[in-house]
Amino acid sequence: MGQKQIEHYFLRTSAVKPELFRKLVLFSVACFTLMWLINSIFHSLVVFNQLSYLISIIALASIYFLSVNNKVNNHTLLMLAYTVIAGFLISYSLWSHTVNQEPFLNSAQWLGLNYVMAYLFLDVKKAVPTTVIVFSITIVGHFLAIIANHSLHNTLGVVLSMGIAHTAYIALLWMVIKLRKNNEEVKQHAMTLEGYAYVDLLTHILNRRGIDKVIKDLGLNSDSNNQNYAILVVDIDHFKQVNDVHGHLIGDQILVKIASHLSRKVHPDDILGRWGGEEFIILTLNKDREKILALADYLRDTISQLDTDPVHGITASIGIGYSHEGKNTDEVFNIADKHLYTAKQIGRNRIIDSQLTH
Ligand SMILES: Nc1nc2c(ncn2[C@@H]2O[C@H](COP(=O)(O)OP(=O)(O)OP(=O)(O)O)[C@@H](O)[C@H]2O)c(=O)[nH]1
Repeated sequence: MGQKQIEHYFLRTSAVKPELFRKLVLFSVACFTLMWLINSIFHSLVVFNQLSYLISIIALASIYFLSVNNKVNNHTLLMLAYTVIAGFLISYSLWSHTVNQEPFLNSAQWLGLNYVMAYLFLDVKKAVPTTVIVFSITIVGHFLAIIANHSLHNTLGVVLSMGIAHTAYIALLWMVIKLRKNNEEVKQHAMTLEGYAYVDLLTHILNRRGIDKVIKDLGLNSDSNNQNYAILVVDIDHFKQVNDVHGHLIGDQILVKIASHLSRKVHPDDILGRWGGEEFIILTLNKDREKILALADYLRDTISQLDTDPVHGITASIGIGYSHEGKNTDEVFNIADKHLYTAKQIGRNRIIDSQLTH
């Protein structure tokens, strides 16, 4: 993944899937209802409370139903839910500061949630402007609410400390996002490097280590494995002669050509790699012997027809080992290699397995 893709991924991916989002909305509805109940039991509910709780609960319940019915996309619903909750917290704090005489009230302590929610639930691209807007409304709103009943000196004292606290919230949350992004870049970089270690630089197919890794990942190398597979060892005939006559560069071009031919012809689920030198390996899964022989013969035949100008008459020999013939992939590979040796001994450009001996 490149830098641009990583940024795209992080700036566009919302962390909240629809299912989790609905649970969060229900949780918010429960919280608002609980606050409403507590306030009605322990405090006398003033008009603002009665209205704000009711509006928030109705709005969140509507968002929940819109989400269930898939009428509006998840990003818009997230933004709406955020607006309801942030709107409630800001207006509640502003209202408290307007009607009460205390310059700093409990309601203001919840305002930090607005920034946490923005970075948790919105895309980073939306969270950044949202926090700037929320911050501006909060600071300017509280300044106006407090100045109405207090001196400029007292108002500035409250609003400035609120501004510093909120800036700290935003800065810390931004750092968390940055760290997450850096972590992901390091991980991607390590994965790219690891990927290089498994790929043959000349032919761009798996190298020996890559083949070993895939075999291990598929659990094929264990003695207890009972998957049906076959190993084909494909070796170009008289390749030394190609190098000696035409030079290593031409030899390299032929290796690349044959590798790309094989990668086009083998099934995407099969494992193709360069075992070393002019030897390729194909590990093919869940095919009966008939199909495997047909594949091997097709590959042998089409390799001999490849345009490898200026070299003519390139052929390959193939040895095959089947999973039931050995306890593990090493044993099956040795059987395929033994059959390849026989194919070379008896004239090359042919396929040998335990039943085809000539
Ligand atoms: N151009 C090129 N040649 C390579 C590469 N790796 C191995 N070889 C050559 O492949 C040739 C293999 O030669 P041998 O093992 O004698 O096999 P062969 O000539 O193909 O003969 P048979 O396999 O018996 O048909 C050697 O000359 C190696 O130098 C490579 O990456 N590029």
